[in-house]
Amino acid sequence: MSTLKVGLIGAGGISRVHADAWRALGAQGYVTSLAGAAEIADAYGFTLVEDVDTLLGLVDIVDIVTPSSTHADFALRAIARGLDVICEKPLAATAEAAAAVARAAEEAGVRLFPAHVVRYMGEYAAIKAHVEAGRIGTLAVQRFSRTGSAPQTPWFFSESTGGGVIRDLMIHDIDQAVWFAGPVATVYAVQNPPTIDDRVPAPVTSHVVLTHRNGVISHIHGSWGAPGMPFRTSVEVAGSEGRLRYDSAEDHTTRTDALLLEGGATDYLPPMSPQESPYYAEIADFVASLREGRDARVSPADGIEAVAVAEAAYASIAAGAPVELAVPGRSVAEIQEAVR
Ligand SMILES: NC(=O)C1=CN([C@@H]2O[C@H](COP(=O)(O)OP(=O)(O)OC[C@H]3O[C@@H](n4cnc5c(N)ncnc54)[C@H](OP(=O)(O)O)[C@@H]3O)[C@@H](O)[C@H]2O)C=CC1
Ligand SMILES: O=C1CO[C@H](CO)[C@@H](O)[C@@H]1O
Repeated sequence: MSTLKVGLIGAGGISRVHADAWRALGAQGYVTSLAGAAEIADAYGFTLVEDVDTLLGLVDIVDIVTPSSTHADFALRAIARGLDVICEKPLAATAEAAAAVARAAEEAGVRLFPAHVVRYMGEYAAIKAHVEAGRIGTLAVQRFSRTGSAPQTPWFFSESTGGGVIRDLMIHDIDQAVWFAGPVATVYAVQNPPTIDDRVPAPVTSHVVLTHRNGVISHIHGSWGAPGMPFRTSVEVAGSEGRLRYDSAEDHTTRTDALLLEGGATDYLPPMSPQESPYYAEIADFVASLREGRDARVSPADGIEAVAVAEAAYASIAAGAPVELAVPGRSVAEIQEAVR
């Protein structure tokens, strides 16, 4: 099997985590960024490349790990060169831009993988499997929470740079809500005023309520308002015959608790063993899907729908009322049609 050549665009916090995974997969790495890529090149044995165009000429796969407003442009440039693309969430800053990227990838015959890593965290995958196996009967309502410190770089706080707590952080749980319960019908969101925490120049906390087309209701809470604290996550799904609950013990990449299943008879599922990095698992799934010519766990349509729900949440905040999701359905064709 020939050695994979992967190019990282971006050399910030998450780039190191991706670089670890690529190294573990035996890939030959290249990296470029505005200024800080030398450190990653040194630390991971990647080749430092001076600009994006040069990088695009050297690799087979592009891994986009830059501020979110730049994702679509870099993805389109890579797709135009016939390269497969993995792109950090959100796939783009708007659903329209995300759909344009998916359309371009389809037309060019290349693969596009939106990196929704939470689908590769064992606790969430286990909950989905139990729900699908009917262990809680018919799913009725779900609750997600994700709270921790505010990020370090300023672009995260501005909607104009693809940031904002909903689009950047809560999109993880928006994607889980859709993964568990299917397409969204309506979105209602509130968020605190930007002045509530003067350490962060933006609203730090939001609550989003989704109704799904099948009648399930999702409550999603997210916050950057826990200074100095690692992220904690929590999820509970309840159905006609029981409920499942998970509360992270340390951070959202570590599973040390048992998943609690309560039904007719209270039952603890076996504790989940520490797992390999979900970031490794997602990148390995993408690479295997390319090699085996199969679908990966996350599709371009999933990436578009998550962005569309986040966008609708901001529209709901502006309107002070629930809004209907402008991107119905989950097939790429259906979503693309709706955002055209
Ligand atoms: N799935 C997950 O768990 C996580 C996902 N993310 C996502 O990953 C992405 C990156 O986040 P993060 O690493 O924390 O961000 P950072 O702000 O830490 O890093 C951004 C990087 O992008 C580079 N960059 C910015 N603009 C350009 C440009 N025009 N051309 C080339 N490089 C550029 C910066 O370069 P330089 O350093 O040279 O200025 C920097 O290396 C975001 O989309 C975020 O939402 C982030 C954290 C966790
Ligand atoms: O999970 C995460 C941790 O926080 C970061 C800052 O909000 C997010 O970008 C990231 O997706």
